[in-house]
Amino acid sequence: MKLDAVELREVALPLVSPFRTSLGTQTVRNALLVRVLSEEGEGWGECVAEDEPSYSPEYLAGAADVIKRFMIPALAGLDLDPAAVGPALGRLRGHPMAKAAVEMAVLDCWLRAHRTSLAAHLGGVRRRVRVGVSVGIAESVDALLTTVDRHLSAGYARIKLKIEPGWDLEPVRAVRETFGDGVMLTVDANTAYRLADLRHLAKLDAYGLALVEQPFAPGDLHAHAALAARMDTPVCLDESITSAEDAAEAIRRGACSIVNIKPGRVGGYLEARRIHDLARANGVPVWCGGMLETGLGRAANLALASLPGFTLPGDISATERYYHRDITRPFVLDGGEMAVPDSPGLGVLPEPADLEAATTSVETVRC
Ligand SMILES: O=C(O)CCC(=O)N[C@@H](C(=O)O)c1ccccc1
Repeated sequence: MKLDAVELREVALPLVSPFRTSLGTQTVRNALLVRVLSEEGEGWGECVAEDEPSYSPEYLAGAADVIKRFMIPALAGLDLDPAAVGPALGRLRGHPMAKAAVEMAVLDCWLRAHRTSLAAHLGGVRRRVRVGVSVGIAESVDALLTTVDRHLSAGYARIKLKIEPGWDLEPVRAVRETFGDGVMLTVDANTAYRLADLRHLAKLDAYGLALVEQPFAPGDLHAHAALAARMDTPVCLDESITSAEDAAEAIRRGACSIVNIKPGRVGGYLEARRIHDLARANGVPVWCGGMLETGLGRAANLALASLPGFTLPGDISATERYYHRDITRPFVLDGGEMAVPDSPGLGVLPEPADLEAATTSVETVRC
């Protein structure tokens, strides 16, 4: 499959409410969409880089630049199938979210032409997946409890609470005491703590959490292993894992016993599957993380979450949790689960009117 052109489109989706994490507060999701055009048809990819390099070193404008100046020329003229994209971009260092978006678009185009769903191509075994919801840092414990109550009433299978120094033990205790032991509860620190906080974090053991996610800096496997040795609650890594090699090293060092897999963070859905396979071979459960994706990324994440090793609910919320209006049809929650798209490719396309309404810039690069 040869590329004729690649369209880079930025869209802006206002959030239904501010989303506060230890990294900052977000009120709009600006996303970079990649559309590849070939003789076989078109394919869509989504780059999950944030506006600024806060979650990881990538940022939206930089991703658009590296795709335009280096990735598209590296793929032009090649006879591509999805497995060829990674190697063709291999000499370009870093930029996993940009690489993931390009590979995702080629995957979608190729799979549509071959009448195969992404879930089938990846090896999915489920038609529906249990999903959780991420709850930001709130103005008060009361406000937090109101939000958690709403999400539990909606049927989410797991509640993830964002924590940071000064907002951790008290809100977690309040949620556990208010909603009881039956709720699957996790916390996510987004690297906000230091090794000196270890004794304090170990107190989270009192609340029966399913996992503690990424308390320390991405490169600090030692601190995560030290915490894992001190806590009964499993340690889960997110930002630390950017490849299958990272996952193997983190598991070998006892730095995690659960992995949050985000396709953008690791360079694409095919690397995500490699991490899934490696984790499964080591008896390590995985789940699919979220980056406030549009319906394109949401659909692809549901396909990934249908693989056998994805045994924990992921951050694949219903569209309404983040957006009044998306660029695709809305994804809805049904009894704590969501249906895995089973039509060719991603199984979803942007709705032209919604896409137009959200578009802030479009650029087409001829190959
Ligand atoms: O549900 C979602 O899509 C978001 C889930 C979520 O909490 N994402 C967090 C994370 O660190 O996992 C995040 C996303 C974007 C930016 C910062 C943090």
